[in-house]
Order: sequence, then C-alpha cells, then structure tokens
Amino acid sequence: MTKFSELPISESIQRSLARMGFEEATPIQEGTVKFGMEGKDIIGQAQTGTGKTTAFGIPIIEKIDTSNPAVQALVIAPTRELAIQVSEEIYRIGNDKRAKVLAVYGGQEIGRQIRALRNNPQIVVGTPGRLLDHIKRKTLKLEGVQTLVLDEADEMLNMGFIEDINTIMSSVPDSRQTLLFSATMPGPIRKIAETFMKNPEIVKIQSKAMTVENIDQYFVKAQEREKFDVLTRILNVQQPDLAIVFGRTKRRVDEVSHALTIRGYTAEGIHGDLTQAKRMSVLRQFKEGKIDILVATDVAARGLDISGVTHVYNFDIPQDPESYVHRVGRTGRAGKSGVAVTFVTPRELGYLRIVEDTTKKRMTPLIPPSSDEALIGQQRLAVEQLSEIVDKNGLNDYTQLAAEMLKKYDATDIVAAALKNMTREPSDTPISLSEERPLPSRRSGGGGGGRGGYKGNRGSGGGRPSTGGRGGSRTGGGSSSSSSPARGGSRRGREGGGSSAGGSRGASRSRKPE
Ligand SMILES: Nc1ncnc2c1ncn2[C@@H]1O[C@H](COP(=O)(O)OP(=O)(O)OP(=O)(O)O)[C@@H](O)[C@H]1O
Ligand SMILES: [Mg+2]
Repeated sequence: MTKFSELPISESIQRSLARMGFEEATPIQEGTVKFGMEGKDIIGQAQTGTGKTTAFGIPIIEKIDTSNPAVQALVIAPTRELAIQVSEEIYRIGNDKRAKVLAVYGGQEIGRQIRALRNNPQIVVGTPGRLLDHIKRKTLKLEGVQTLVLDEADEMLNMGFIEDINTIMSSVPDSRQTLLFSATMPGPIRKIAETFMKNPEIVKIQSKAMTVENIDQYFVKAQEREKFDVLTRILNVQQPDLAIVFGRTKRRVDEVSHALTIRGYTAEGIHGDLTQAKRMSVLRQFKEGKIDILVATDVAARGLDISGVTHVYNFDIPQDPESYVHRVGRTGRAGKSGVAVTFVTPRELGYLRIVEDTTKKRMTPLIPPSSDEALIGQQRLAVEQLSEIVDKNGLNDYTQLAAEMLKKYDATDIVAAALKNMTREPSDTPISLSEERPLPSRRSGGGGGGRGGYKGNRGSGGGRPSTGGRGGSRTGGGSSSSSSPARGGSRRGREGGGSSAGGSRGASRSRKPE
C-alpha cells in the first residue's frame, strides 16, 4: 500500500484526506490518481467499497481553479442518493481548497437548485434527468467542463440512461477528460464507452472474484411462498446490526417492509415511487440505526456507502449478475466483513449459476433454520443483552428490588423470566405477500429472446441443468461477462411494480432507478 504522501498530491488535499482518516491509498486510487492528474481518460474498475469515489475525487479537486467561476467538473451518477453522497465526499476532499460543489437531482425543488447554480459551483454532481433539465433551461452551462465522470459507468451506459448521457456529453467540450468508474464493466458496455474516450487507460484491479473476499456469500433454496418465513428465521439467527433486503419490484418492497414491521422488526422500504423527502428520511434513519432493516429495490444497489451494514439479503434473486455484485457490495466495505444471502426458488436456479459464473465465486448453500433455531438465536441475543447490562453496572436503583424478589423466588427462575421478557419470540403472525412472477426459466440455456435479463450468450453452450447438484463443471473462465447489447431488457420490471414489461424504449426508460 502506498501512502498518500508518496503520490503527487498537493498539500491541501493531503490535509483533507488525513482529516477523512485516509492514510494509505487503496489500489484503485494508487492506480488512477496519477493518470487522472495527467489528464488521461480512464476506465477504472475495482471491487465495491474500495474507494473509487476518492480515486476520481482527487484529480477533480487537484485540477479545479478556484478563481474560475465556471463549472469545471461534472459527475453523473445513476441515483439521487448516490449523487448526494458523491458530492459530499468530493466536498470533503476539496474542503481545504475551498472548491464549491453542488448536487442536483430529481425530486428536489428546481428553483432552489437554480439559485444554487447561480452561486457558481465549480463541481456539479447530478442525476441524468435533472442535469438535462438544467441544461435545457440554460441554468447549467458546461462549456468550461474539463473533467467528466460517470460513476457506475456501466449502469449509466446501459439502455435506460444512454440517450440522456449522450445528450449531456454533447454539451460538454470535446477536449474534456472522461473518467469512468464501476465495480462491473461488461464487455459490450466497455465497447460503447471506448467510442467516446480518447485512448483510455484501463485500470482494472485484479482479484480472484468480482465480489469482495470478505463477504460470506450464501444461497438458500426456498419456494416463493416460504421465502418470508425463511427470511425472518434467518434474521433471528444471524442477528444483523443493519441489513438491506433487496426485492425485485416496488410492490414487493412495500409488502416485505410492511410484513417485517408486523412481525416486530424495525424496517422501512425505499424505492423510486416514494417522495424524495421520504427517501432521504428513510436513508437517514437507517444510517442512524433507527431502522434495522432497509428493504429496497435496485435503487439502493449501487454506490451507497453506509457503514455498519452487516448483512445483505437478496429476497428476490437479481436479474443480472452485475446487479448481484453491487447489491452484495453494500456490505463488506473498506475492509470490513459482511454476509450476503440470496434466496432462490427452484425455477431460478439457473440464474444462481450465471451469477456464480460471472462473479467467479461460489455461494455456500444455507439450510433454512427451523423455528427452534430461530428461537435459540433470539434467546442468545437476550443473554448477550442481559450480560451487557450486568457488566455495565449502574444497577443501584434496582438492587433493592432484586433482593426482595430473591427472598420470594428462586434465582434461576428470576433470570429465566428476565430472559423470557427480553427475548423476541419469533412471531408467526400470518403474512401474505403477492407472488412475484418468477424470472423466465433458464432451463435450456439457449434462446434468450424473451423478456427479462440474461439475453446474452453467456454459458449457453454449457447447457447447464436447471436443477440438480451443484457439482457440475463450470463453463470455463473466459470473459467475466458477455451479455448482448440488448441489455435494456434486463432493466425491465426492475422497478416495474410487478406488471409485465412494456417493450418500448420509453417504458424501460421510465424504470431506471433515478
Ligand atoms: N484510502 C482510503 N483509506 C480508508 N478508507 C477509504 C479510503 N478510500 C475510501 N475509503 C472509504 O471506503 C469506503 C468505500 O469507498 P467508496 O464508496 O468510494 O467505494 P466504491 O469503490 O466507490 O464502491 P462502490 O463500487 O460500491 O461504489 C468509504 O467509506 C470511504 O470513505
Ligand atoms: Mg462508488
């Protein structure tokens, strides 16, 4: 690892990085900062949670001329929450230099953003739709942009966003430097990327698997109707500090978060149909630990950096392997460990294989815990909590009462009663969820014409069986991803409220996470 002080970074930025608690550069930072400063175009690919934001943030800040009022750097991100997060991180890096950063995103009053834009931010971070809106209104002028960044670049160049990105790019000078970052970069998307870059440096941090090593990855087989009970049992056994449960559709997210609340968990949902105020308040509460479980669509899959997320549950298996990589990457960040559990119905086993082939990582099968095991998990938690209270002392106000009780009852009975009282006994309140339409069967491995993801040719020659053991041969290494350019299909239904997907481009565009 290289210390930031050994990289060609100015002192004011060194100071900011030290204040952020960063001492050593992560590999992607080490690999891209120098190229970034030299003005080169870069495609930067490194695993989730490994500091890509700072990797592009440093060269941006380094090159800002604070005496120039023009927008000099533009960062585009796929979701509102990510745009806000990235703007905050860039602001911290540029703190000593006093660079002005502004986030513009949908769902926030446009007048307020227009006033803020008049204040001459030098760096603008935004979501595509809102950026376009400002460009059309001429409230955002991009002639002075020297650096353009696409965070989550493969997502931004996917069908749902590509038109918007093209339009935004045409407002930015050709002489600009273009930086693309993501943890995933499927081949066809990289080809699109290279068409608008100038001899890009491709910095790919090599790793055995596409997912981070310190995430323990499991899958659990369950029928659609059993999934919710299995989820709650796993929650009771694994006892996450903070967990994200990903569902396929908005309706799913609403139903699962509601059902979790009925069963006594503190859970809230987040998806694209909520007001921005609600989205932000849910996320804030989750970060503060006031909500233990965030139930989300893929709107929360990419880029969000929430410290303390110990577990990710894919209640519905994601439609494409890239989505899997990003979802599970919400845990195990910056060297921390994490656990990911993916639910798979028997019909969807083919998808599990595709995910494993792409990530080059096998998931460990997890046997659904029994209700007894779930109870034991909760009892263990109560014992821990009670022990902690005893260890902390501070029980003076209660010792008198305790002594009186001990005269009347057996000590073991009293402790047992306290434990019983503290144990959240698994609830069996009946829950009924609408059945989610399963992903199209991957039985034959061929074809690939219909709706849904995986239209590509990946692994089709292998004729992977859709059921049966996990010991079969893998379709060899090869490129890590090779879906066809028609990947827009994989976005369909992502946020589609469970309705069948419309085929038009417009329909798929309306479903992008922003
Ligand atoms: N050099 C560093 N030393 C220590 N921590 C760092 C360093 N750089 C970044 N971090 C921290 O690592 C975490 C992950 O960083 P970041 O969000 O940039 O990851 P990412 O690679 O963009 O992940 P994703 O692919 O999920 O978007 C953040 O909390 C960030 O503050
Ligand atoms: Mg990121």
